[in-house]
Amino acid sequence: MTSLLSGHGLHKSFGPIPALRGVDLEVAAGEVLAVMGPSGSGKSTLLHCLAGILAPDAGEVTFDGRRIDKLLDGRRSRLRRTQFGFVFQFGQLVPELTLRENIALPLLLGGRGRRGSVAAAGEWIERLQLTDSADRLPGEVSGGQAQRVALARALIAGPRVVFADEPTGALDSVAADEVMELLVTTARAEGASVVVVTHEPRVAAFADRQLTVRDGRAVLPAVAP
Ligand SMILES: Nc1ncnc2c1ncn2[C@@H]1O[C@H](COP(=O)(O)OP(=O)(O)OP(=O)(O)O)[C@@H](O)[C@H]1O
Repeated sequence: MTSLLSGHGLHKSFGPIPALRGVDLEVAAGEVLAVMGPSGSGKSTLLHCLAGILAPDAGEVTFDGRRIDKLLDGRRSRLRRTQFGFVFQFGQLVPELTLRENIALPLLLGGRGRRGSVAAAGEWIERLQLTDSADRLPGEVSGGQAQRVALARALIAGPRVVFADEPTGALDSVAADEVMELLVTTARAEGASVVVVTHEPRVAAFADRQLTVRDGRAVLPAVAP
């Protein structure tokens, strides 16, 4: 497997608490990887280290052939903005902006003009069947719709990797299946890899491969034989 993103020997502690104790993993281009494990096992910390949100205490993170764990803050945030997309448990949409504006936001922040950004958002609105709610505020729509907006926002700028941390944690199982199906199909269509953190086997079943983290260590082979 040629990996797009990899972590080797990742360690991370918060004060005396070891969250990661030597995790290795590889993610191929276009692959959907589920990171499973009990609460407190280190899943979110692993995702944050891979995505350049946290710097590991030891170990290396490589993306597209380059080490990214030692980048300075400005370059790391640029990398996150241009190469990665993020979906969190509660959408984290901007409450004062409409769904359409929320989806357009990464393009606007990236310097694209308003008209082009809103037009591109319109395409995602159709694609994710949000047409009737496009001009509503996040507080006026269901959790499933809000997560579809979060997906569109994560994908609109053409990321190479989408990081999703418990993206269905606040949804019932029907809405959760819908969001996972859309996450996997749209990411595949866009050629993006996905790293999805979940403690739900039902959610992990949408992935190509699963990795389990327990007590800060990967307990299943990270690299497929
Ligand atoms: N910012 C922080 N400060 C202090 N301790 C932290 C911090 N973030 C995580 N931890 C600790 O690190 C360990 C791993 O946490 P992490 O959130 O990565 O686990 P998780 O598997 O994602 O858990 P959950 O499924 O409950 O979200 C836990 O003991 C947690 O309390």
